[in-house]
Amino acid sequence: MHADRHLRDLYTVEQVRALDRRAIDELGVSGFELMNRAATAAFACLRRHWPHARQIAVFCGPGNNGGDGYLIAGLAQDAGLGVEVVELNDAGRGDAGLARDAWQRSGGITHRWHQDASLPQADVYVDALYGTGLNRAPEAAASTLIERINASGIPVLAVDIPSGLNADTGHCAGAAIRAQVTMSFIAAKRGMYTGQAATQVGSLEIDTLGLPQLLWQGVPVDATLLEAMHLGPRARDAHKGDGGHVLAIGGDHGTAGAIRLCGEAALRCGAGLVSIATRSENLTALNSARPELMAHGVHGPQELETMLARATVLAVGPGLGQGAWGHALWLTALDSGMPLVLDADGLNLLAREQRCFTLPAVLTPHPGEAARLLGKTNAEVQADRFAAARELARRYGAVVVLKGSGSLVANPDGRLDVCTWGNPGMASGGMGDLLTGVIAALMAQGCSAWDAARIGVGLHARAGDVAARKGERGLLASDLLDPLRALGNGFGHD
Ligand SMILES: NC(=O)C1=CN([C@@H]2O[C@H](COP(=O)(O)OP(=O)(O)OC[C@H]3O[C@@H](n4cnc5c(N)ncnc54)[C@H](O)[C@@H]3O)[C@@H](O)[C@H]2O)[C@@H](O)CC1
Ligand SMILES: [K+]
Repeated sequence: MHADRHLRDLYTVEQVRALDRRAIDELGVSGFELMNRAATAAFACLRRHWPHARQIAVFCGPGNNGGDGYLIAGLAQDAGLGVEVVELNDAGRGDAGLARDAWQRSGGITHRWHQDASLPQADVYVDALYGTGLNRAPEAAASTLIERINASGIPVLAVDIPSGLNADTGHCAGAAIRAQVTMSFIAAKRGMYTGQAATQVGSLEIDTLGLPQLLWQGVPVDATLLEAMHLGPRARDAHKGDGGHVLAIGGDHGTAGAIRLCGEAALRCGAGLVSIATRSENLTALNSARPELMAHGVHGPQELETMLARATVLAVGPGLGQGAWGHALWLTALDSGMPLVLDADGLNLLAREQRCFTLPAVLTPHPGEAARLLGKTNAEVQADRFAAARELARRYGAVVVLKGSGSLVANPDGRLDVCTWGNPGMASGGMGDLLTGVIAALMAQGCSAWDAARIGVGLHARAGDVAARKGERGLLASDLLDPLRALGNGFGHD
């Protein structure tokens, strides 16, 4: 449901609060009216997804998310459904209190949750425990309730965001609801698109509560969902020089496969020429597997220098190793001042010898590599992927692709795009090597580092989705090569 332009825009909780305030203060729509509209949208969503549901249970927390829940319960009761409310603790004052009072006045059934209670029977559960106000891991009682709901096997509609999922970061600090459907209000919260979100959110719908477009004007946007992109067809009179020349550097002892995948991906994404600088022992295998790759054995910087002189863009790191050979090539590549994509051991070496890039550069770390580059732990990176990606981009002066579910592409100027394509089948060896080659090929064809990283991440993820139609488990990196070629002119939403 991203038909509207502003639904591609992603917001922080603070920004969503600013939108709420604008609706209340400037448009004169009261908080309680917004809550009513939210409940109406959520109940309509429930009916759409579960038209045969006769009995529902609504789990209400202490804040306005719980307030939405009490109103949903009222709407369901009015529609003739059997409804039970399970509340965590008293709703606070304000709109949530009003909503709870209305539910109680209607004579609705309410249970107070305690550890020994059993969950009500229902066709659908509605999760209104915590929304954007979650500010820590759910406490013991809430945590047990969430785990019991998840284990019940009953489908869950999450109100605004699955309880336990942080709307800013996509991180779950403790237990979190796994929803079949999430109905979110007013704006897309950025935490619903990266990290653990994919496991929790299920199918996502957003309702703008009938608020006019002008509401979104003037409230800054934190990030954007990656959109369909088109490279367009090749010029009819193209020659191979137009496609640029990628030089891929890597493939230490035993890792020829990594540099081959990188090189092949660059070829399949339209690089005019692809050279490989690698260990001499890899040449026979590379030449017989893919004769279009121009593989050269290099012992050290001198041989690399001649290759650098002919290249447009460097792809440094797949299978490079961190030994003396890899380090010497890495240093020569970086000192050349050429545009480059840095991955794998290229990044690990950068973590050891920090520097800031002044020429177009793209870094493609997975969370572990990002952690080394930032001097943090993997868990710290995953706890706020947005902050980590932005900090890396700023610190290294490079466009950064933070890989993982919901890959982030961060620009040193603060812009950030989120890729929601891709699938868990892509969590396998060689996928990162491909991405390096894809991005390098796009830069070689004239894209800026920012465009190459965004288009490359999207292209790679879409190719993964096409390849996964035959099954996610057992998906090989090389399965993406044909789809990469097929999608090369443009890709987007199905
Ligand atoms: N006017 C508005 O701003 C609207 C808000 N709406 C709803 O309101 C929600 C936000 O409401 P609130 O800001 O009241 O926040 P929430 O209802 O998300 O939760 C806040 C409450 O939970 C407590 N809390 C937070 N984390 C906790 C934890 N880990 N363990 C135990 N308690 C915890 C807080 O102390 C507070 O009492 C939205 O997600 C949305 O569902 C909708 O009704 C639409 C309009
Ligand atoms: K919720």
